[in-house]
Amino acid sequence: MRIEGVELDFGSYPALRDVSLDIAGGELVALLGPSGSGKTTLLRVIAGLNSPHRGAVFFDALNATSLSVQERRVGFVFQNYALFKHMSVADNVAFGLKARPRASRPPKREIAARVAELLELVQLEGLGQRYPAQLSGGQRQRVALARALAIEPRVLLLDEPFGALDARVRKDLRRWLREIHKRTGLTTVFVTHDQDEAMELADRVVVLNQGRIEQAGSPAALYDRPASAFVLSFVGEAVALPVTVKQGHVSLGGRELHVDAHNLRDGQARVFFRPADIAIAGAGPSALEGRVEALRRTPSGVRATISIDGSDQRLEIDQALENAAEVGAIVPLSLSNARVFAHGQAEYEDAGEGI
Ligand SMILES: Nc1ncnc2c1ncn2[C@@H]1O[C@H](COP(=O)(O)OP(=O)(O)OP(=O)(O)O)[C@@H](O)[C@H]1O
Repeated sequence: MRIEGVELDFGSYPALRDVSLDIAGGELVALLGPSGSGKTTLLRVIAGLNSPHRGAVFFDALNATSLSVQERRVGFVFQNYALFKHMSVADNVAFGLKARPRASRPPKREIAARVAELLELVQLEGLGQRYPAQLSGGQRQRVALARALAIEPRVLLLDEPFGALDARVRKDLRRWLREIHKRTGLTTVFVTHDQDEAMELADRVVVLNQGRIEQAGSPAALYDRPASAFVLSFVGEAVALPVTVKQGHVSLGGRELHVDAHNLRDGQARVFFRPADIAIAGAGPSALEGRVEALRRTPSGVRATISIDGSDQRLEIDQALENAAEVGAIVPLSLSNARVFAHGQAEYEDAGEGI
């Protein structure tokens, strides 16, 4: 599947801006981003529920941009995708097949066999004669998935399918969805704002921000090589400290940090790192210093609150019990895997900024 230069405005509000994405056959892709970033809109464009103002959607060589939902043969499941209340589970699952025009409708026997097969796949065998009201939330979503699969869709689209369920059921369903994906081999795109869900499930994660793709990559690539300050701060906790860049040299409060900044212009920037990537250093040269402001015992050691010299940031760093520094001590700090991004680049607002 290929999405090419898709733009979509709601009135004057651009919900999708120049979105292009290739999805390989059989891939399991997550659309991840904060509320309002355009995830659902992009999914609806793929389904044919929204028409883009510019750009195109291809299924292999087929330009599907002007095809209807039915013609596209997509299966979708939404967060609260209401099942037909007055229909049994089996009839719900069979719906897409029974609704086909006579010429392409499978015979009754075949439909019944397919329904039984699907109920087994979603582990609801024997529950075909129940009604939706007699099922749990998780079971209902599994029926919705079986219904989406019944039409043998080209792609499966899931919009926060487990969003309304409690944490434990969600976890079980995630594992189960991965299993179903393995068994069916269907190209699957799912929307989530939960980064753990995206990282745990997907082969590839597409990070959206304000209608644009910030980065599309494997979970490892997003963690290890974030393309922007936004991605870094959205997929995991990050600390940001203001720095100055001059001729490729980065300094924090007058001390030089050994961080790559060759592609940055002179001026203000920010250095980002994960909380686990700063430590109290042993002997030897160190770029950063901090002052121990407070100490607190933890089950396995001591957690020190450190104010970083040259910034007004405070961080918590865990230390081993036997070599914990004292309150008031000035300690050298070592920093690894730090990345510098230009000031003013969008950053995820809720990101951790120290303590
Ligand atoms: N039918 C509509 N009319 C007007 N604006 C809309 C419509 N649907 C979505 N929008 C706007 O488009 C933007 C993208 O919405 P979308 O639902 O795609 O975001 P999302 O990333 O799925 O968010 P969430 O996680 O909250 O569901 C939002 O600012 C939203 O307010």
